[in-house]
Amino acid sequence: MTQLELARQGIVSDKMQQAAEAAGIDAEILRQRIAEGTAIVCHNNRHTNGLPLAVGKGLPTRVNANIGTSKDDTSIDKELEKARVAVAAGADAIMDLSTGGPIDEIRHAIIAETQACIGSVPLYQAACDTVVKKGKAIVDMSVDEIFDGIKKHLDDGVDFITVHCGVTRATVERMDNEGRIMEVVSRGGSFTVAWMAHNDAENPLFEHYDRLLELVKPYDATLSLGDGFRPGCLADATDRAQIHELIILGELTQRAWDAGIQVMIEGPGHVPLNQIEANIQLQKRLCHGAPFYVLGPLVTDIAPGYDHITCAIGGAIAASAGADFLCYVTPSEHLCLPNVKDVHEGVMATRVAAHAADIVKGLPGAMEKDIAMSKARKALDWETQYCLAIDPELARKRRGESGVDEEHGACTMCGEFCAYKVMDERKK
Ligand SMILES: C[C@H]1O[C@@H](n2cnc3c(N)ncnc32)[C@H](O)[C@@H]1O
Ligand SMILES: Cc1ncc(COP(=O)(O)O)c(N)n1
Ligand code: MET
Ligand code: SF4
Ligand SMILES: [Zn+2]
Repeated sequence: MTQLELARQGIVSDKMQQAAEAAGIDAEILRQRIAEGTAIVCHNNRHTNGLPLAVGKGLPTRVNANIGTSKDDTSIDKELEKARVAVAAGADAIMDLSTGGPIDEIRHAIIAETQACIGSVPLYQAACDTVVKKGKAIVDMSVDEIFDGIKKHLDDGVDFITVHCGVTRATVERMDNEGRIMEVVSRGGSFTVAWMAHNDAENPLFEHYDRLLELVKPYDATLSLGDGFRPGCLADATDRAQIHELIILGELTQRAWDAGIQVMIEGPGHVPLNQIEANIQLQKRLCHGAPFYVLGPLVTDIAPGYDHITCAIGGAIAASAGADFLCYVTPSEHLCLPNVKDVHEGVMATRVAAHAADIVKGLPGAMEKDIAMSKARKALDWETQYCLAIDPELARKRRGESGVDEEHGACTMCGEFCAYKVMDERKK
């Protein structure tokens, strides 16, 4: 039985127990939410060294880091370092989005490296193999090659797979009719649209969705229903193609649930700040409360180099409105492949957003951390401040570099005119 089927029968599995303990939530409550689909316990049966991750209602806002090679940068060592840095920085999940070099080896190495939850987009490798190994074009992939590619990732223990099942003839037509500045910016979405046009066929992952469900079931992996029509710029946000795809993803969610398979929904993208809450509400309503996994959202298009910030602003709004899982964006977004430093900064920025939202969500223990920090700050207790900091190493380093390190001394911002010290004098 899958986790969803067990949960529906009232059984709290070992995985649920383990994931609930790690999340600090009651296992029975988690079970109920898994049963109703509003939470998932993300874990592939084949992922022997991996820990199950609970995502969704009542759980901490989760953070994913995307890593992986591209044609221009294929070093396994660098990707392993990114995986280490992402986890050390506090990422809950890692997606391997490799499209260059020895893709199988890289995925195996990343999976072996960490116990974190692992995601992938199997279609990327199916497309790369068709181009690089077979010397054909992406659009020449056969349907069996697409499904075999998915099976290979599941065999390796990937916990959640992005599948762009909502890219259909009808959604493409809607997009073309309305018109868009950026059209499709999703990589998997673009492969699928191009494949459909060339083969004059429906998306196989939509047409043969039952085959996909059957394939995934023995692994008990999570389907992350991809957003091929996520807006790639503010002007395209919340348009008819995006919402049409979301309606289809809602239908596919129910079909997956009927088959006993857990689901989350991928979401935008580039969205103006004042449309974010509506996007979350639409997803929650149309997908019957399935966990929402958003990329950003990025709240402006004009800040390349700072997109970890545009992402964190949107992520904080999205998660406080109910998004469950934030995919980071790094300072390299729209410019180049992220390096190790980008990965660190991306995870930290998104963790700040996630924590800010957890306070709004009323997550037990979230606000308490801020209160503890404030007390330590008022007491000029630096060691405690470092411990409580989202990035303890950075906090310690910056104060250290300023040349003062007296245990209960002020910092160089105000020095002897430290407001906390001035207020202490009043008491004396
Ligand atoms: C959908 C998201 O995936 C990211 N993305 C795509 N490929 C990679 C990669 N190799 N490494 C890191 N991020 C990647 C994009 O930057 C986008 O934000
Ligand atoms: C939150 C989120 N959304 C989408 C994708 C897939 O990327 P793409 O759609 O570009 O293939 C992803 N990895 N994460
Ligand atoms: C396909 S990688 C580029 C993704 C793009 N920045 C987006 O908005 O989703
Ligand atoms: S410009 Fe760069 S990040 Fe954007 S879709 Fe093209 S290759 Fe990907
Ligand atoms: Zn973008």
